Amino acid sequence: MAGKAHRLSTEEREQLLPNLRAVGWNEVEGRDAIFKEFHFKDFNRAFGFMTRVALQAEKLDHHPEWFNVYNKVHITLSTHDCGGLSERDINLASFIEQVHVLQESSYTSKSVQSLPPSCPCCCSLPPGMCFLPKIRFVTPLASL
Ligand SMILES: C[C@H](O)[C@H](O)[C@H]1CNC2=NC(N)=NC(=O)C2=N1
Repeated sequence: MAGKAHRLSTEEREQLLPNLRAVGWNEVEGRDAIFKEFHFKDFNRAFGFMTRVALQAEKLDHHPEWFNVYNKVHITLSTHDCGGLSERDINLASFIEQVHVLQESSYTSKSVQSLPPSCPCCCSLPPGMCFLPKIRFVTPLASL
């Protein structure tokens, strides 16, 4: 991972956290971290999701703290190197959202292509869903 991680400033938090809250990420009480609980149809889908996230986490050298039981995946993101939330957590959360949207939409009749025209960056998310101010990873999900 290039550069040293720094804890997000108040301004950065004001800019970035509302977008994360809007898609279900919440700040953890008593710790500078964010948390989200994902529910899947079954274990296969939960573990497929975790595998996709794990491969990218390893590439980024930034790893989630997580818990899985059957179809539930709980994820906590924080940067140990700086003792709190950094841009690395925002990037990983954004990637996790992309995996979730793309994986789950692939199981419904509503394919990703039929969603509204996507964000102009590389992420293919519907407008307003992308909260990466600077795109750090450009790996197309299809190549994972
Ligand atoms: C040595 C290695 O680069 C570091 O320990 C990386 C690995 N993965 C990491 N993951 C997380 N969540 N925070 C870190 O600070 C971190 N640091």
